[in-house]
Amino acid sequence: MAVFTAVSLDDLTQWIKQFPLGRALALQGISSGIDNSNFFLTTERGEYVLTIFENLRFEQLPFYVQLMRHLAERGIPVPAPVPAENGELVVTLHGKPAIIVSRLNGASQMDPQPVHCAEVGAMLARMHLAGRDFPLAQPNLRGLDWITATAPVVAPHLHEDEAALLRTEVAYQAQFAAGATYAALSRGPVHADLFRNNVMFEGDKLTGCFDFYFAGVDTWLFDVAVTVNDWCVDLASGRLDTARVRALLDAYHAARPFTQEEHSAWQPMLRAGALRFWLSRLYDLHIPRAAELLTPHDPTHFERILRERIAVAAPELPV
Ligand SMILES: Nc1ncnc2c1ncn2[C@@H]1O[C@H](COP(=O)(O)OP(=O)(O)O)[C@@H](O)[C@H]1O
Ligand SMILES: N[C@@H](CCOP(=O)(O)O)C(=O)O
Repeated sequence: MAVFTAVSLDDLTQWIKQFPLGRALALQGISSGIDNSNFFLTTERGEYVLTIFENLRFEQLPFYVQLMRHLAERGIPVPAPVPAENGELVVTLHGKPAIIVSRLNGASQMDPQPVHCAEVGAMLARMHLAGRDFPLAQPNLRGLDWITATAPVVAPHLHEDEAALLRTEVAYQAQFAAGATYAALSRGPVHADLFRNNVMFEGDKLTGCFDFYFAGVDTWLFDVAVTVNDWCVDLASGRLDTARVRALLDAYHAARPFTQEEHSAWQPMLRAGALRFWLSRLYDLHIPRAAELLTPHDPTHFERILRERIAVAAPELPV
């Protein structure tokens, strides 16, 4: 279970009093996350999620937490942070930053069909538009700077063909990011990790998305690429499923039309999205952190996707 910091109901008896939530009635560790310690928390007021941040520093948190509040206030279905009585959204628990957010209804859709991809595409476009007037700025902390710094740390653990692919792709992305097409892409706050496991559905209707702790300011197209690489992929081969891609992109485009520069940048961005998650998975596998129990995600999945995006032209963006 990926609970890095153990918390008991007793620990919350006094602590919870700083929130207008009544008494804490039940607390259950959540096993599926890989970055933070998460708990389902039942209080006298309802159902919430308690997150203890293991890697993010206190001063980095306002961006994520204020972004969730900003988006929730604009009707995007994301967890709303619960302020403490003193107005603070982030408080200390066991010496680490912690937050309570509303619990979303529904369940992940791990076998998405075009109808689900359309819901995700429409919501992503609305989220990008709703973030335009968000006043805080923080770069994507898993962006090119992180990739460039992390690739040499991971490379010694790889077979030569993998290390060569990593080197070549980092160089390709650095060159692309230095060009005029990249500079012209629309930017703003992006989720940057909108995978199947971070979106809730009730039936075919999307009820919300969560896990904003990789969010940052980056190109909107990068966010679309990350999302397509997960929602529209054939898991066995890494190939894109055209029907799902079309559904997601058309729904996005209907709410926020793609620009000419985005058409040119689409394939490089799909590669960038694959590289980012291949590298983070390699890092988690080869340079693991202490946890009570942690199952790293499989890096070869994204290596396959990256090789596929290099070799095969993706369906084009809608015009
Ligand atoms: N606001 C929420 N509402 C409902 N479930 C949530 C919420 N936040 C997190 N979860 C549950 O907790 C799990 C882990 O959360 P996640 O944010 O993905 O963790 P991590 O940041 O550690 O990767 C999710 O898969 C989901 O089941
Ligand atoms: N989505 C990433 C890892 C981040 O985990 P999450 O549980 O916070 O989404 C991956 O699949 O590598």
